[in-house]
Amino acid sequence: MLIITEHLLGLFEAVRGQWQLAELDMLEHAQYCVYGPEDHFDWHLDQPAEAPPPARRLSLVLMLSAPGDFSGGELELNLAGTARPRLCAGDAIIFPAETVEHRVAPVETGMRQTLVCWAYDAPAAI
Ligand SMILES: O=C(O)CCC(=O)C(=O)O
Ligand SMILES: [Fe+2]
Repeated sequence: MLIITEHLLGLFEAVRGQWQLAELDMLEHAQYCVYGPEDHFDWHLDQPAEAPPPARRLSLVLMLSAPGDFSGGELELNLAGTARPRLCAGDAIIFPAETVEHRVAPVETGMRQTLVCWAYDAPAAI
C-alpha cells in the first residue's frame, strides 16, 4: 500500500506544474471502485465549492480493467465539450478536482474497476 501511494503521489507531482500547484500530499486512502451493470456515477465535482477544507486539488483515476472487460461505463469529462478518454488497463488520468465536472456513464455489461485518489496541498513546512 505504501509503495502504491508513493507511485500515485509521484504521478501527481509530475503534472502539478500544469496547474501551478505547490507541493501535494495524499491525505486519504486510494478508493477501489467496482461498477457492474447499470452502476454509474452522475456528473459531479470531486471538490465542490461548498465543501469544507482541506480541498482536493487534483483527482486521479487509474483504470484497472481492460476495454474488453466491460461495455458502457465511459469516464466523461466536461472540458470544452465532453471528453471521453479511452482508458486501457494501467492508464491514469489526472484532472483538477475543483473545476472539472465528470461522470461515469452506466455500465452495460461486465465489470469496470478503477482506483481513484486525490491530492491535497501538502502541509506547509515550518
Ligand atoms: O471510476 C471512475 O472512473 C471515476 C469515479 C469518480 O468520479 C469518483 O469516484 O469520484
Ligand atoms: Fe469523481
